[in-house]
Amino acid sequence: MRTSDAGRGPGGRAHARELAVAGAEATALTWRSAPGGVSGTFLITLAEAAAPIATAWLTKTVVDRLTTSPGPVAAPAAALVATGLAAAALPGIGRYLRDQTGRVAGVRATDRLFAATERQVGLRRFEDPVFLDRLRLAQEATASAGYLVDAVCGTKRGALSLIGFLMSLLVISPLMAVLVLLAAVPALIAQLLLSRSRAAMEWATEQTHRREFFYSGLLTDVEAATEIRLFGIGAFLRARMMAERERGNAAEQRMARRELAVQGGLTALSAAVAGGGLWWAITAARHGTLGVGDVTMFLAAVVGVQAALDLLTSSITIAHGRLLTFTHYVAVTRAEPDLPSVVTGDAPKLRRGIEFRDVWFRYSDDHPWVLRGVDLTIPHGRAVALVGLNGAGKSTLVKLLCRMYDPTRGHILWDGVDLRDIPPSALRERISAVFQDHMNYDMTARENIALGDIGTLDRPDAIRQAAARAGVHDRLAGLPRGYDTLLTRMFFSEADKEDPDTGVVLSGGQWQRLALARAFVRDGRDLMILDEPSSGLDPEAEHEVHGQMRLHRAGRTSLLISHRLNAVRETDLIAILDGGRVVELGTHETLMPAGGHYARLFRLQAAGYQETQDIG
Ligand SMILES: Nc1ncnc2c1ncn2[C@@H]1O[C@H](COP(=O)(O)OP(=O)(O)OP(=O)(O)O)[C@@H](O)[C@H]1O
Repeated sequence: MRTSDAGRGPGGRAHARELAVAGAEATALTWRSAPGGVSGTFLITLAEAAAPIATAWLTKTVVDRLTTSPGPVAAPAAALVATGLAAAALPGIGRYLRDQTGRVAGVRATDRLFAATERQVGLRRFEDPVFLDRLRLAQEATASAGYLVDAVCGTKRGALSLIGFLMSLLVISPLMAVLVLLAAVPALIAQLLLSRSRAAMEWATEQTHRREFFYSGLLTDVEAATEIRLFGIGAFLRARMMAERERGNAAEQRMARRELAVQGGLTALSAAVAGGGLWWAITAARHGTLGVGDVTMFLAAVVGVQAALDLLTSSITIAHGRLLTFTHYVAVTRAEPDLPSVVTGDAPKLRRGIEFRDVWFRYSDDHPWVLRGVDLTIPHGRAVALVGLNGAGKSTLVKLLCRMYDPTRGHILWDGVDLRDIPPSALRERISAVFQDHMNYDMTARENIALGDIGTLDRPDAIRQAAARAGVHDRLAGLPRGYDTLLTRMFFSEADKEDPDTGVVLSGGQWQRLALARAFVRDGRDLMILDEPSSGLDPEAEHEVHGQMRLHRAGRTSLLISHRLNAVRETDLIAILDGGRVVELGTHETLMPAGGHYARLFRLQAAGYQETQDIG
């Protein structure tokens, strides 16, 4: 599903227009972040470019006055010393300014990038591998955004030095000036082509790198460690990781060989020009056509031109490479939101209910239909349960209800208003949820709960109450630092490592209770979604938590998804999802005698318990 590479040429190559836009954006970003740093850097660059040319001319003057045209040398010698001092000090100051500018611009770029990803209110972009590749490259680009100034300054310095020395050469030998210039043009073109190929190669190997990171992440992930060890699949995963690395390396090596061949040729060309020039200058001096000062000037000019060319080509290459990476930043920050959304307005308070009206959904055109015309009403103030086999589409329906995606066809109405006409943030404000794949945050217990409603971070009572409802208060209160205990051992220094007070690890069921508490702390919302809220709990905890949930949802609107039909039977309305549609709807009392899917599933589950009882 590669959907977001529109506007890219074959191999993901950027067009000139994209580069121009990226250049303009990077310049504007850097300028707005650090106008003083940018101005200072430009001035220092000018001075740095002028220094070697001034040195060459001053040296020629001193040498001439000492040999062929005697005259006072104190002033040019003093100027030479001053220029030398400036030339020594300028690079350090320039580097400091460039680094500072780079850091400030990097902060701004990072903030803008993450703000832009937040504008993607649904999930589609995060399931699009092209978008994910771009996001990773865009993150890299934030680090180098400000340093584009560095490369631009290098280009400017190289160009100014080149012009300065070429003019100097022109005075001594127009032919040599032209020759040196002609040698520069192919070097520049070759470097630019190389930089383009490198960017295309990096784009092409992005997937390889992502797979390699995936395997290396697995091999170092504490949650994966148990299975990896038990199944003995470490070597297998390592082999896969290494295969991806080798694939990436092979592409890198091919590129490096091309660079070596081209750069070798270019170096030979510049050595030939420098050697030829040297030969000519010595011969001319022997015949008296050039003075000693002219020869020193000539030598300085040839070396200076070569150095300027090197700087120019490498700076252009770096600038080009950074611009190419920055095109991904521009693409991500300017990406259209994945869901067309109204931005202002409120979700109406739920008074009547939520209605799924002939809702069809598939994850993309390439995927099969998951929902095929769902009609379902969740009446206000009622507890509705959704039952279905694995893969029936229950969690998908919940995601549509939270507007992580829009239905492919049909409508979901919130008190009669289409979800598409409600800003997603306003809709989500009205919903609380425990998701099947809930998060475990490597933060404190308090933060883990308060993330459900960030306003409760400083309201210990609200946190405690939610934890108590989820049956986890005693456990959290008994932790070494109570609710302020970190629920991870990830962030410890070597010194704290042995201290059990610094962080604890919870069990799966305890984490699930925390997720419940996170949903409970979001009190007073119009709708509570509970997607498999008790799958990891022991029977006693499950009983207790279901009792709490029953209390919590009394008179409130809720949607419960559970394979535990014992919990489902107590809800006001049970909907059975099968084949992408609601095939049965009723209460436990009406569905059981109907003898359909629900009755069959319920009897199957009850029979399991019955057998166990018989054995006991
Ligand atoms: N992000 C996704 N992209 C593509 N297909 C998906 C995605 N998420 C789910 N599916 C597919 O949609 C179908 C329904 O999945 P869903 O998770 O909604 O089922 P479920 O009823 O909640 O199942 P379970 O009881 O196992 O939790 C499955 O066939 C699944 O493979």
